[in-house]
Amino acid sequence: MTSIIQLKNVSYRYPVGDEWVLKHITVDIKKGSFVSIVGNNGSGKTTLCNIIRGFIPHFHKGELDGTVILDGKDMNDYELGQLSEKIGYVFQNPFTQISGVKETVFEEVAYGLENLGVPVEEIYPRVEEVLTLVNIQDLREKNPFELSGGQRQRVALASIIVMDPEILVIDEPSSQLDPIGTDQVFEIIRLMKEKGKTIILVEHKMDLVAEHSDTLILLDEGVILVQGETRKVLSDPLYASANVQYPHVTEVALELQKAGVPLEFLPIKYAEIMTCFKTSVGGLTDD
Ligand SMILES: Nc1ncnc2c1ncn2[C@@H]1O[C@H](COP(=O)(O)OP(=O)(O)OP(=O)(O)O)[C@@H](O)[C@H]1O
Repeated sequence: MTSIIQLKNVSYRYPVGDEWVLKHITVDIKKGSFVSIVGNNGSGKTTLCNIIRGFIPHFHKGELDGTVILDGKDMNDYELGQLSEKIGYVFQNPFTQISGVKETVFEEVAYGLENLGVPVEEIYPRVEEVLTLVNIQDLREKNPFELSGGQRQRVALASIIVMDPEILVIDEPSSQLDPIGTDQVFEIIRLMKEKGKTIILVEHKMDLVAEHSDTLILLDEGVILVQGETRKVLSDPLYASANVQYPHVTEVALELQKAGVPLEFLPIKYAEIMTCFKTSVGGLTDD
């Protein structure tokens, strides 16, 4: 698979504070992959996202060591406009994303395309398509500031998707959402992955991470403790040492294992709970 983002020995410290908040980060993100970044509070997840999307060094100064390559070209050699076409960033807080200058959801979703100078006759069908995809057609005439947190989150996602970026960086989309809203938003993210987009997600809810991502990066105090295929990372003793959550199904299986129940493999998705015990617990089958 082709690489889309490569970080080579990247370290970063903010202008305020002496600490290097990211240390010797080397990452190779493949085109079309779904990468989740996990780690405890303050481990550097948002900072890493900001480097991946070029916000650091283009906006946030500070000291950045190492090399960041986006689609074969050094991040420093991109114009800001090129970056915003290539990478869409969905903020953790949808309030941050809403422009505040548009009076309806339709206009809000169209705003980015307008700024890019896309002709009106092209903007309309693109916005219509995305409103349907994200299932917010009914909100089109509403003021974005009258919406609930979950509705705003979907508008924020729509305003990024409409730009058709190759890479989506999404910071904790579930933080404002109830379980139904979360499922809806993850369904949209899944569709984006199916369309061939590269997804980079920060998420604390490990059930969602295990269900959706093919690659996992575990950050711990600014260093990558372990990274690779999601299942391998979750099975790695280094993951266990980091005091971060497992998916619920994995936690249950690990508890049972501690109590003496042998596992055939470590389940990471709900659908695997039956098969992981199949031969070891008599009668526990899905038929
Ligand atoms: N603008 C800033 N200036 C100075 N230090 C910062 C700034 N933003 C973050 N930091 C520091 O960088 C470190 C990493 O922060 P970051 O927000 O990247 O972590 P995180 O893993 O995303 O945390 P959380 O899960 O709480 O969102 C923390 O020690 C934080 O205090």
